[in-house]
Amino acid sequence: MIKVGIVGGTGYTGVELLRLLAQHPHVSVEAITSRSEAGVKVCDMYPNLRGHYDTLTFSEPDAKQLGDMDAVFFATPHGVAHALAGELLDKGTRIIDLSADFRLRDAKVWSEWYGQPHGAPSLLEKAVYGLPEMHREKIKTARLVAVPGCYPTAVQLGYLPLLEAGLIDPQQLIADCKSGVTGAGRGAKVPSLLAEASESFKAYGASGHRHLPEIRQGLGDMQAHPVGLTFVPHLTPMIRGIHATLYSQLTTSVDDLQALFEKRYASEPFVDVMPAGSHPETRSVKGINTCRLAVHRPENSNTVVVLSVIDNLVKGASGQAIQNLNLMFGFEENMGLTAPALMP
Ligand SMILES: NC(=O)C1=CN([C@@H]2O[C@H](COP(=O)(O)OP(=O)(O)OC[C@H]3O[C@@H](n4cnc5c(N)ncnc54)[C@H](OP(=O)(O)O)[C@@H]3O)[C@@H](O)[C@H]2O)C=CC1
Ligand SMILES: CC(=O)N[C@@H](CCC(=O)OP(=O)(O)O)C(=O)O
Repeated sequence: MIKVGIVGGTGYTGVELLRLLAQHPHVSVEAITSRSEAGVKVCDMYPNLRGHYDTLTFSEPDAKQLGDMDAVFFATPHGVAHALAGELLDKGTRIIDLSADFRLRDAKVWSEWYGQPHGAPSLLEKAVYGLPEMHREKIKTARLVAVPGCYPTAVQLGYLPLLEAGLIDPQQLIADCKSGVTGAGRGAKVPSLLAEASESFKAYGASGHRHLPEIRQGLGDMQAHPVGLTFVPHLTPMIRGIHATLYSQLTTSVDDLQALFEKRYASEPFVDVMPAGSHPETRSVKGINTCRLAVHRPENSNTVVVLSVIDNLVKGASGQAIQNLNLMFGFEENMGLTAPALMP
């Protein structure tokens, strides 16, 4: 049994970590922080967890307590992990950060997009980008993992087979993505109100979103060249889920894209390549750590359209974080992550 802590336990990704870890046979959650709810029992705030964490209580973040853990998840806004990571790593605690604090390799690029100086640039060389489908071996020995963002996960898994095989023009990538409202977190914000977000649909961040440099970095790593990417996120009136429609242009003749995708992901526990002609639905991944993909080539043209769906709170955040923990501690990669999706 390992002891874990969660910093930022009242947010959507924090409570999703608790829900998933309740099924994990080798993890005991021993510390969970919230500054606003310190002293409140977890199951009083989240009755869905009654019977699972009956004595666990939110407490103020305390480096001493967190430093006694084998691993700490950060489910906090950006900047928080910067402040605590060094001290915890020095105590031997492994860190799995769900925020963007350690995702970009270049501290200067990070501060341009996040509008503040990077708080821990000396730790960047230690950080491993936690996309297991690309970096599994490095994750196994990592002490600091940066869990990919939700849009970056859906986009990178969709383009990975095509870019690795060098089949598409890396300068002409278009990612048209939609997210449910939990992607914006639990904090009160006007655009997340029922009357604002329901029965309506809008793009945002079209001229530049924080996930753009992260996605560019990841796609560039797949074929060792910078990519040209247009990324437009949209807010859609659903609670969970991301749907990415990914366009690219073939530069070489290919017989069977379906076979390429099936082969690339044959041994991946959390990527499901659907049968040819499929249109994956976000509800088919609700609550689970799977990314479902379908690949299309409209009218046999040179255009490839990949459809990629994930649950933003699971494969897009907390589930992927646990997948990383499993790899870091030598557990079965799917431990705690095997339940099927909710339907409807
Ligand atoms: N929502 C999603 O779909 C995804 C989110 N992420 C990332 O995961 C992280 C968490 O997201 P989410 O759960 O949505 O966020 P929320 O806004 O829902 O929750 C944030 C949590 O962090 C705590 N917190 C806030 N400020 C601080 C601070 N200065 N020090 C310590 N704790 C703090 C809050 O509790 P309190 O203020 O009481 O301490 C709260 O528990 C973010 O970085 C987000 O970008 C990544 C992928 C997907
Ligand atoms: C709908 C919505 O607002 N989504 C968020 C997704 C960002 C997120 O979840 O944060 P990470 O960078 O840590 O992945 C956004 O666009 O900012």
